[in-house]
Amino acid sequence: MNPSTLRIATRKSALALWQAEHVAARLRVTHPGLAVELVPLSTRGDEILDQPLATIGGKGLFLKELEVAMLEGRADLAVHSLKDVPAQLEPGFVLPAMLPRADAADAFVSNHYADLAALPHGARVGTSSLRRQAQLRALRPDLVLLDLRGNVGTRLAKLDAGAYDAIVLACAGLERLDLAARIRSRLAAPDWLPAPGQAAIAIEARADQPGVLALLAALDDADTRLTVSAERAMNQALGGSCTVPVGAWCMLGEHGLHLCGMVGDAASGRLLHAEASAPSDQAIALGRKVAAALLAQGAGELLGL
Ligand SMILES: NCc1[nH]cc(CCC(=O)O)c1CC(=O)O
Repeated sequence: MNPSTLRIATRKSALALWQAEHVAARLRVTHPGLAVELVPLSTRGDEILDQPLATIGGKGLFLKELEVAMLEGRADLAVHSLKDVPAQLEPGFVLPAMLPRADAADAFVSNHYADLAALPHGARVGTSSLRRQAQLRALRPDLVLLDLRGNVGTRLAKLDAGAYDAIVLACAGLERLDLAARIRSRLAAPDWLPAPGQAAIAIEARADQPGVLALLAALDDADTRLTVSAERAMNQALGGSCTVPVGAWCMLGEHGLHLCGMVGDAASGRLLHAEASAPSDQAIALGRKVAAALLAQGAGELLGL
């Protein structure tokens, strides 16, 4: 029997609520007559803001409370930023839909400087992402990199208060929150790589709920699933940890998939790059191939493998 109501578990940040509302609206349009409700929840990842994510347990912290709500029958699905979803899902859960991807680039945000090159020697840049730190270090070894956590609004407020000369955020998050005017320049592939899955919204649900899965599958975007599958397969083959700087960007063109991958070291700014192409039915193999090329260059040492 198909459910008549779907309850969406979501975090309470403005970005998470926007994404959950977006999915709710898409579900209502796709399935007229279906009732869709939001179940906003607080997660440990949102509550512990004074430490880098890497040291408090990683990305899974943003999912756990939402998964518990699904297991206890308080919600039918959860909406996530795919880049916050670990390469390996908890057993019993699947991602039945990935929505069309937005701009996957990062954004250079500053009140005084137009881009990275315009920053004066020794400028202070805020980001707690090891991937962003490693790429900043590689391009500009002179910068002072400072931790910066919290939701998008909090990070912008800290920039505006003068704690940083610039910060780096995802373009997708700023666009969704109507803050695209804050983007001074884009940090984009192939010179700068986003996180695996960045700018894609993923829907998570219990594998044992076929009625729910059938309703959600209607929102799946096949091209997004292909490209992010290659990125996530690469990440998983490199250990899948978020405590290491890994970047990935996969494009789908007429001739199939092309994946660029990066592993870096935040302290030294050393970056390793690899890329490869494959037919579009070989996304997972492509991800593993680029991971193998990175490991052959010595990525294992940077990753602590
Ligand atoms: N780390 C938090 C997070 N998770 C997803 C996004 C942006 C939206 C997306 O990538 O889909 C952000 C904010 C940011 O990195 O600036």
